[in-house]
Amino acid sequence: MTAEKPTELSYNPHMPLSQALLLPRIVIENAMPTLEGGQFAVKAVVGQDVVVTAKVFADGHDKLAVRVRWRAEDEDVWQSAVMNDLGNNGWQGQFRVDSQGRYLFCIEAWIDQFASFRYELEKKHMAAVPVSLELQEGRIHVQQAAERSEGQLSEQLAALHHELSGLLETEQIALFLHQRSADLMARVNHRAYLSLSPEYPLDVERELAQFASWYELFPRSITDSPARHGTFNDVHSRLAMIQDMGFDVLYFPPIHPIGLSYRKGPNNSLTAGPDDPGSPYAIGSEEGGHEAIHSQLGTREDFRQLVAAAAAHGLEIALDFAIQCSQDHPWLKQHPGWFNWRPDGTIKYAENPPKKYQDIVNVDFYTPEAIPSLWLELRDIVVGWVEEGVKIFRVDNPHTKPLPFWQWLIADVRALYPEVIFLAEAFTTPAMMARLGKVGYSQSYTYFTWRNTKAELASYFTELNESPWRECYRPNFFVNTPDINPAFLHDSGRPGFLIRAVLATMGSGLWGMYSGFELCESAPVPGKEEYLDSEKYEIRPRDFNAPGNIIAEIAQLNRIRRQNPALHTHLGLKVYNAWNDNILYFGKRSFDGSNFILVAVSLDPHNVQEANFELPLWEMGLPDNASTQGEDLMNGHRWTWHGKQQFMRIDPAYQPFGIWRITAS
Ligand SMILES: O=P(O)(O)O[C@H]1O[C@H](CO)[C@@H](O[C@H]2O[C@H](CO)[C@@H](O)[C@H](O)[C@H]2O)[C@H](O)[C@H]1O
Repeated sequence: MTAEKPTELSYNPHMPLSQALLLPRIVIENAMPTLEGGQFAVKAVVGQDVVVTAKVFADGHDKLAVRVRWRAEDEDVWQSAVMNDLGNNGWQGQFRVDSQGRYLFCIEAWIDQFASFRYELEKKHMAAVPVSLELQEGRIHVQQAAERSEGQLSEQLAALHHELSGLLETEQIALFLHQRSADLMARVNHRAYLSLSPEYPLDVERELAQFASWYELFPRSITDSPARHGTFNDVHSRLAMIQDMGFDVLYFPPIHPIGLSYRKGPNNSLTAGPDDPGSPYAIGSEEGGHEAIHSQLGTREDFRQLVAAAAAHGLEIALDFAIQCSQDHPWLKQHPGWFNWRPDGTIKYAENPPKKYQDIVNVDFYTPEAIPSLWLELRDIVVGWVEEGVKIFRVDNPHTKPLPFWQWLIADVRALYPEVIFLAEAFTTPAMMARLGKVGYSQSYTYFTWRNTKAELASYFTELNESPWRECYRPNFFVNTPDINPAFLHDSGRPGFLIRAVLATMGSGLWGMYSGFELCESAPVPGKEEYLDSEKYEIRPRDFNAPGNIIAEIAQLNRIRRQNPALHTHLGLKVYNAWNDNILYFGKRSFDGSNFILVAVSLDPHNVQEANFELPLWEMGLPDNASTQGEDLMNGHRWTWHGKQQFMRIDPAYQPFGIWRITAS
């Protein structure tokens, strides 16, 4: 197919006639999904139907033909599909992406002269207006089409023309309006006033980039005693339980050697005792840096065996990629030019205000020595772990590293390994968090952890669904992290943990928890959202069968997620009316409408709450008095709902939420 000029209707007060004549007659604007006019790729996953919409129009009343075209970037041939007229100049089409990697799509439109002719003919005929001249014009259309075509098509069109010429007027009208004529003429490659939109990029990732449940643990804590450093081999004992809870991703904080200089002690103290293991984020010692494995965790072979054993349990290992160094990292001696040294011979320690990281220093990406050797080294480190079977990276503080670096690194890694997924651990401004998505991050941490009230949650869920960033920002709702012991959980008891688990599992296709959450651990450093005796600085064995846990509920929530396509993304969520400020009630509907989940969560972990609420029958095209079937997805109970107005009562002592699947009767 020829690459005609894209539609450009930019305003130019001094445009000469010669230029105006080159402008496309048909306008194609507001194409979606796109980002910054195609500067960045929007995201999709393999198997997804990508729905494309645009406003397409031209002067006059002629009929337009509009199609969406797409191809994988490494293929030459475009495929195309019809876009349908939604009215008011809106058009919609869709196509399915079936492999990972970069795709391109665009929209093409032309004036369909034969369709316009048929439309006018039918109207005039219905109004009993004489149409002899129109019929003559129609025959000319067919004749010209035959002349423009070749082979069998040309012969068939010539035969049609011949047939028309021998018919009475009423018979001609019938034949022109017959689908046979329309189909034949549609095969003619005559596209009057063809306009093409720019080509828009689309990055297709595997489904785990959009739908996954993450479980985080510190391998060194998988031990029976704080005095014994846990190992990769110990982690094998946890795999079955993590699999049974329904997780897909098993994420480890850094597994590299830990520095001794400025090592932190318990509770973030600045002095460590001789047996304190230090923060795993203080990467690098005489043993090695980011490419090395902490010797107390095991050998490289142990790591490989763990990756394989995890895979056998349906789990993928995700590693932390934290670009920072302890003062003992080999790079300080091998590549001093990668760091900013102060006049006194020291390097400033890292910070994420107000947090101070006295045990680490940052590299500088733009020193003359760092370009390009540091960039290449970091890329090689990622690729090295990919070659060990790690295809998922949680990246520490990416917003404090240059965006061009990420744009390059992610594209470079994905060129060889399109299956690699990057999670951005960026708690910063929304624009920066979205930009990380634009430059290639598959998913991101969010503000979910700090959204607690009904108003906060409703507005946050809606924003994630409706902002222009929805095309690049996939939220991963972590309910806690080693850094975040949410205030809401400090005194909420077990119901509070269930509330947050339901909001996360039902709110987004991506959610995560850090171990201890299933045991309802919440002891804070007084007055802070930090865990007391944090595992970041100590070895913390746990009894994973401790009473009062919510393991069974987490397993059921993950089961519900897998079984219901509406829950495989954060998109498609709408908040509905429940008249009680302590109850958040929302629905999620799959794109094809076949799966509709309703979720009611009481945000009060201590008291019974009640509310009148509405079943969103209008979404299903049903009248207010329709009957529908409800199914409680936690216990399998089924019932019939009569009408739109309903009542709920939520007792946190039993279960602070309800998850229902609704179907038409
Ligand atoms: O800065 P964030 O809140 O995004 O947190 C992430 O990065 C921190 C620095 O890597 C990391 O902090 C932990 O490691 C530091 C270096 O060893 C140490 O000084 C901090 O006390 C410790 O919390 C944090 O865990 C990570 O999520």
